[in-house]
Amino acid sequence: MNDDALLDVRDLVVRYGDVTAVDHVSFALAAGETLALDGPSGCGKSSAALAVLQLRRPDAGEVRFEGRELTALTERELRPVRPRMQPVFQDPYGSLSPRHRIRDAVAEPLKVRGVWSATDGPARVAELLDRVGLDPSYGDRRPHELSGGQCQRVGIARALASEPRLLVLDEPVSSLDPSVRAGVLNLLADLRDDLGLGYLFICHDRAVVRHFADRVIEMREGRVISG
Ligand SMILES: Nc1ncnc2c1ncn2[C@@H]1O[C@H](COP(=O)(O)OP(=O)(O)OP(=O)(O)O)[C@@H](O)[C@H]1O
Repeated sequence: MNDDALLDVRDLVVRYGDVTAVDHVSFALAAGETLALDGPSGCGKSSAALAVLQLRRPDAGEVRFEGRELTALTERELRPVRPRMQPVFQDPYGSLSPRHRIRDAVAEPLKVRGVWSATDGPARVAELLDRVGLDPSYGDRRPHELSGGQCQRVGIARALASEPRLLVLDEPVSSLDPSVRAGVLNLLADLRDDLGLGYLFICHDRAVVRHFADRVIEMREGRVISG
């Protein structure tokens, strides 16, 4: 085990019936570092990400986050840990309720953590929108009134509202127009550097991976083949 790591994954296994999607995968990630998981469709990248987040409990292996082994924890014990490891998924609209205004979407994680107050809450939401490059007036809008890139920024603001240490970014720019990808990647790079976040970055675009990641792990058929 690497005691300095923000995240230390050992011999992770995820099975769906007879399919072994993740087959004894190990990697470690430091605060402020971006580790990319690369490989063809179906090689197990998303399954590994979900298992790291404990959104799908792994069948074997260890996931040590901030020095705590997560796989042995109960759901109740995981509750205070979950905000500190946040996912950002590919589909920016899918993770936002179409009926709710953006300000409510960003306020929700604050309310869930019990840190919402009527006096400071709205200002915190405005600050989070500003932090991701959106004018706070966007808080009045609903997701369909935003572009894909703007929606993905809202997804990132929601993740930041939980004050995470680790972001698990599963193809965060793949569904965006090439013209807006660079802006979202630059935002993510700024946040990583300013806040010292660790990124587990899933992406199959080699050019993006080369530009954005500090290290790359290459997966094939559930196994790490290089990195
Ligand atoms: N919920 C599920 N039930 C059954 N099999 C699954 C499930 N999710 C993934 N799999 C299988 O597990 C393997 C790994 O899939 P996974 O989605 O983790 O790969 P991936 O590298 O993220 O692919 P993609 O880039 O297409 O998302 C594949 O064979 C897939 O069919």
